[in-house]
Amino acid sequence: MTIAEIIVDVPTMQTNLPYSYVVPKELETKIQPGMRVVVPFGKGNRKVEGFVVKVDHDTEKAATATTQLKSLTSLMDLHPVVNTELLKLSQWLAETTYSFRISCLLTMLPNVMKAKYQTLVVPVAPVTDPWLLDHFPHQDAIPLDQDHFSNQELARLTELRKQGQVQIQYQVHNQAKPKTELAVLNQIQDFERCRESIRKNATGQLALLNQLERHPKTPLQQRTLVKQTGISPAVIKNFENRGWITKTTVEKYRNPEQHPIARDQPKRLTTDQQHAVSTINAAVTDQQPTTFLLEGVTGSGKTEVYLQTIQRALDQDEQALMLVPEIALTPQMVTRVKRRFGDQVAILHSGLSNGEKYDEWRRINEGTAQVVVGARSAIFAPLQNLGLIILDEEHDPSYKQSDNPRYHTRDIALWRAQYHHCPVILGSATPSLESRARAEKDVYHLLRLPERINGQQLPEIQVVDMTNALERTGDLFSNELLQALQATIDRHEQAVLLLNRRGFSSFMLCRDCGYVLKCPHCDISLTMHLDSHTMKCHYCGYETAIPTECPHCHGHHIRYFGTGTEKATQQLQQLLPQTRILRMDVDTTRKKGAHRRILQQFGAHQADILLGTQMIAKGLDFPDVTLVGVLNADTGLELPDFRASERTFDLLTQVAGRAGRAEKAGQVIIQTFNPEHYAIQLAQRQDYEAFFHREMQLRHLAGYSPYFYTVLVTVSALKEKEAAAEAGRVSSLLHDNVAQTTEILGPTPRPIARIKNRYYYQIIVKYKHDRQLPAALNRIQAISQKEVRKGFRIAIDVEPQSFM
Ligand SMILES: Nc1ncnc2c1ncn2[C@@H]1O[C@H](COP(=O)(O)OP(=O)(O)OP(=O)(O)O)[C@@H](O)[C@H]1O
Ligand SMILES: [Zn+2]
Ligand SMILES: [Zn+2]
Repeated sequence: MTIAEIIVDVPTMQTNLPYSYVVPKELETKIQPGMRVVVPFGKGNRKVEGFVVKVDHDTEKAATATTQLKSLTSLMDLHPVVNTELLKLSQWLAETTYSFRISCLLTMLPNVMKAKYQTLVVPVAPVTDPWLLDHFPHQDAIPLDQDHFSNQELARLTELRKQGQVQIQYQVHNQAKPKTELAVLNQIQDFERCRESIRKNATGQLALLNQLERHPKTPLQQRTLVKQTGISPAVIKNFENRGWITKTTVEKYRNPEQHPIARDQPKRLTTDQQHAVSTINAAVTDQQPTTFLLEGVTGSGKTEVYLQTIQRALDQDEQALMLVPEIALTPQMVTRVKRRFGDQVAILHSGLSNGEKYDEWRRINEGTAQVVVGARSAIFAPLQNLGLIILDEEHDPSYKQSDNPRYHTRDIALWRAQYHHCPVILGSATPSLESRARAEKDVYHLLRLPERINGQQLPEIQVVDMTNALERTGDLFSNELLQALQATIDRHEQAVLLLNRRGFSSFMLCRDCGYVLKCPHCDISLTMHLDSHTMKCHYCGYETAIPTECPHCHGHHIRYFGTGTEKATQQLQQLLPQTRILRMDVDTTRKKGAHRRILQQFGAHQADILLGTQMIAKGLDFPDVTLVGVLNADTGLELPDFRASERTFDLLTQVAGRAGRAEKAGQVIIQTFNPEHYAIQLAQRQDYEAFFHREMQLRHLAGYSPYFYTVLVTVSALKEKEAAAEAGRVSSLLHDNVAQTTEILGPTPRPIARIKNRYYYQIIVKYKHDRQLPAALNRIQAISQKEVRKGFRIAIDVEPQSFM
């Protein structure tokens, strides 16, 4: 008898223990770990989905035990969708992030493969198998489920899939179907006889006949026939009526990068680059899972190091995975990789439609793509033979997933590197303190690129004290910055301006009664957006009309405070009327392709100034940008987070690095109310090493990462009192079960205490060594399941990247 162990997908009864099911006889030799199945679950034998994690053939279980086991109902896949490596990874991920294995497994799959999508079986033309001909008389797609196929038939389909006679497609209900093309399939046996029956001057018909004769067994795309050989649709119709062809469809890959990209050659490396490349390449060749920290100042040519080490992996028939933060996944970066590696590259990012993502995923799964470039979730790309993993901008907080499973991409990269025996490159101009500290202890191998390419100087940075500047101009733009902007434009060069807040004004205050307009669902004031004429909540998306009077006292003395990108653009336009300004923030890049368009316009000099939020700080490489201005360096410093200084230093360094990257020298102006702050002063000197040592001392004194580990436990409920009480219970459970030396801070209300009508309390656990902690957190995880039914949500976040 064959038993399958299955992780079931039942949201309210999650457990990390698999359930055992008997495998029906017909499927015994077909079922494999990593396939999804349908099983009966619970008292009502409700049908639920699950993942096979293990298959035991010939189990000698006692008859009494097995008679109590239920039988699984059917297969949802004809082949594993999660491979052996990723199955193993899911287990480790569940354990280390205190999440449920089912959510780990689901996280690894592209969206289209998740439950609400229908799986279809499609025969691959030309169909020869008699059984297939019988079951798919019209050669169309049939849903892969129990209504359509018995288990015996499912078993047969797994075989046919292996032989390439059927394919699997995923269809989104009520959404775009998988992209297919109309095609025609030849049915003619005797071409000579057909040719005789065609009039000699019917050139279209003869042309089609020739095409068919040349490709008697492959479906021909109708569009290509019409476009390239000039065969009219009427001719095709005619052939169909005579029974010479049948209509069919062929699936086509949706290619997100349409235009062809010219290839380039590897660059001649500088001495520092050469050292880095040969050190890393040695590890690629020797299959050493070494972690390299590539600390290179902005514009030092880190990307070229990535490209040449990827090449080494490809040379030995291995694959490479390159991760970039979502907002750094700019068209510029994608183009650079495609230029070097062409069609071998697959791109995964949130700008793609689900269908496009699935196509890219499939190219990876089938081994067509050798290089994968993607944002966070691409770390799960099912590459089978990894030779190198790269995390660019490794310090970026977006590498941490904020939902279950709350993993850090870096940890997964290191795990996969061990599995594949391949090196990892962590690259950054401003490495995270954690990584830099590990390099200090030789856990990571430090490689430095201390100079810019061609010996270019880092740009000169000037700090403008806005407490004085304000008195002079009373505005968002200091005279220094305005003059520098004017000069840049006069020289026909370009400027980039950073303002880390979108919208127009950040809050509305009534001067009569002091009322501040807040989101009704969150503890946060609403931001005015002039382009949509609304007040928006940046946390839950709530929108309401811009009030003309105070909703509280009905007074008319309303004032708006705080400046966002929208207002800054408007003001700047008034100050420099002739200037062409492009704004780039979440609001202007919402539409597909907008991001690319804005950058293209800027690159083509259709604008003088690019003003935007932090999305402009990363990865941009425009030779004519000689001025960078930071309008408000302080927004990040005020956050209640021990990483506030690090984040500010990183952002300033990154954005400053956009200036003067080519021949022309760059200039940077940072406006701040805290000119004495060490993060700002050291960013001015662009001295990462000094910042690292200074910040390490402070972290040591305060007992924070990397000296201590932290776990954040958050409890929420609809009523504030209940959230507080539950947080209290969780906190005492922790107190009673962790090591003496472990510190437990809180519970305290979260800095933004209410979001989407839920009240949040948080507990911070700080420790150095604590063997008991995992068991305590496991208990909390188990409890969280029961508490959900009472309306509580408990989240465990290991090494949190945000405390908001
Ligand atoms: N060896 C080389 N010879 C000539 N040009 C190079 C070389 N290496 C890199 N470059 C060019 O130098 C510029 C800066 O390199 P790159 O963008 O890779 O730096 P980076 O370290 O990734 O920068 P950042 O971290 O600021 O994004 C690019 O235009 C790149 O094409
Ligand atoms: Zn009022
Ligand atoms: Zn809200």
